[in-house]
Amino acid sequence: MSQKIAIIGGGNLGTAIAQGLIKSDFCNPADITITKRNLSTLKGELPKTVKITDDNVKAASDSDVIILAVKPFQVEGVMKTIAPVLTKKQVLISVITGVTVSDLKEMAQIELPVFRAMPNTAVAIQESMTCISYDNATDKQVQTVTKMFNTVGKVAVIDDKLMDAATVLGACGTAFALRYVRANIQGGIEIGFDAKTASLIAAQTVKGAAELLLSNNTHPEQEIDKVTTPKGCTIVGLNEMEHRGFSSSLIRGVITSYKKIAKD
Ligand SMILES: NC(=O)C1=CN([C@@H]2O[C@H](COP(=O)(O)OP(=O)(O)OC[C@H]3O[C@@H](n4cnc5c(N)ncnc54)[C@H](OP(=O)(O)O)[C@@H]3O)[C@@H](O)[C@H]2O)C=CC1
Ligand SMILES: O=C(O)[C@@H]1CCC=N1
Repeated sequence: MSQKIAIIGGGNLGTAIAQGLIKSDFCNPADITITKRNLSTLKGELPKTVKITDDNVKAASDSDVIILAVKPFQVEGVMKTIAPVLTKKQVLISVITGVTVSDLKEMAQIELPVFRAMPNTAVAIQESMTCISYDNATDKQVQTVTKMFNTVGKVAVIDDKLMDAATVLGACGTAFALRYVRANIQGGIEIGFDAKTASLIAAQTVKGAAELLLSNNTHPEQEIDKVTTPKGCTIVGLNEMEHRGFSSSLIRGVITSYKKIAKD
């Protein structure tokens, strides 16, 4: 019998997870319940059979898997209301930034399997990178949760201590990459393309570059060396970017995001 899944917090990520799980046939739409307080502001296309409710307690008590997808400052209040109905037979998964497995175990008040998963919004099109950590779970439960996120992209199981770093690299990273694409589009328009064509070229070029790394299992510099013709136009552009702090600005952005999580 397929598992019932409650997604507590139907926002950007919560709805993207639901969309990805449905698209990948991991579960039937009718097996998913999404909760939020303001039902009129649900984002994203979802089948009508997905249950939408503001009742976290019922959603949690009726489900086998509970995915927490509220904002960090909201988790304590949510966990206070659903903890009394949690059972050891359920699996608790949190995608919430900065809330550790031990925080979750303390809030749950019972010894149930606790996972953290750090996907990104590409989960909606089954192209997410999801880092997973866990405690108190059987091999079967680890396999189930890993399979769940493998159906919506790639998975890495990591130590919970690395989940803040995973949030930055694997989740904020979607926005970092898109900002690079946008800058390329702006440059593309300046050198003659209309916005639509520039967007297509910039997006597909970045997708292809990433696929080269994933398919060839290579380091970016190995692939860059295949593009930078000596005395060619690529290397002068790359060097100008580096002279203006391209790599340094990206590294500092990663560190800044990481420090923000630690500060909150
Ligand atoms: N967006 C991303 O790419 C990623 C986000 N995350 C993490 O996922 C979590 C959600 O992020 P994101 O989706 O961007 O944020 P959103 O603000 O888009 O989503 C949060 C959702 O939670 C709902 N919510 C808030 N309080 C409650 C409550 N008491 N009961 C039920 N629902 C509630 C809100 O709806 P309403 O106000 O109507 O209740 C809202 O839809 C955050 O912790 C974030 O750090 C992690 C990785 C990637
Ligand atoms: O920006 C945030 O806080 C969340 C975590 C990673 C992506 N969005």
